Amino acid sequence: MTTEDPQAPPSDRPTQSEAEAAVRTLIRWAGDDPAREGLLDTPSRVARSFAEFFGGYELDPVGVLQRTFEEVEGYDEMVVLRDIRFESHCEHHLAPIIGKAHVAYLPRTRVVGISKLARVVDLYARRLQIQEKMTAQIANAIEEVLQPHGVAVVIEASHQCMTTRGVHKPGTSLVTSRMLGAFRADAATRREFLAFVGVGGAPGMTNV
Ligand SMILES: Nc1nc2c(ncn2[C@@H]2O[C@H](COP(=O)(O)OP(=O)(O)OP(=O)(O)O)[C@@H](O)[C@H]2O)c(=O)[nH]1
Ligand SMILES: [Zn+2]
Repeated sequence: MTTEDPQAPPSDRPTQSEAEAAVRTLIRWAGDDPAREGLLDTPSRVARSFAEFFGGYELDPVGVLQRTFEEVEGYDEMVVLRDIRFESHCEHHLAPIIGKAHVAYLPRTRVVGISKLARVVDLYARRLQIQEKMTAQIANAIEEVLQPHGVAVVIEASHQCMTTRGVHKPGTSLVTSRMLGAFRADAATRREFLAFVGVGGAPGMTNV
């Protein structure tokens, strides 16, 4: 991942006008007329929205995380950023996934600017995702760049493909976690983190 991001956008990316034509096709598929006044600008709006929703392919997690600080007076306790709200889209239905991530690490010699932890969450959220993969990607990126004693990521999210269509179960949320290093090896460290973020090993939590 450090040298080559497997999710980098393909070189044969369609043009904006090709994307707009695809949206007109979908509007016709939905049963409406893309030539009517209210829908005339919709294809370009949707293309712009896609650029916003999926801007994470352009961003490099290594670049985001590499600004670190070493003058921390030997601080080596857990650093936890909790309740990082994110919006993503599921790769099966392109439906929104809305939730929050909790990210922690145990620094070795250096700490990272805390906004960068939120930026890494956004970077992966702004791609087509399944929650398990996004959870693992965030943890793996932090581990690889910062090389801390441990990394923990918990994500709780609601999937609109499950709440507004298909099985229609509003109020459900999926909880996933990835624990690396000390968080995986040491139950007390893991418990301390889960207590900080208020997730007490909820039933149905998926470890990835
Ligand atoms: N594990 C996992 N599954 C997800 C995620 N997002 C969506 N899904 C599920 O992906 C599955 C896709 O199943 P399919 O049977 O291929 O699709 P479908 O016919 O639209 O299924 P339904 O949603 O049950 O109507 C569904 O069960 C979704 O609930 C995710 O982040 N993680
Ligand atoms: Zn889905």
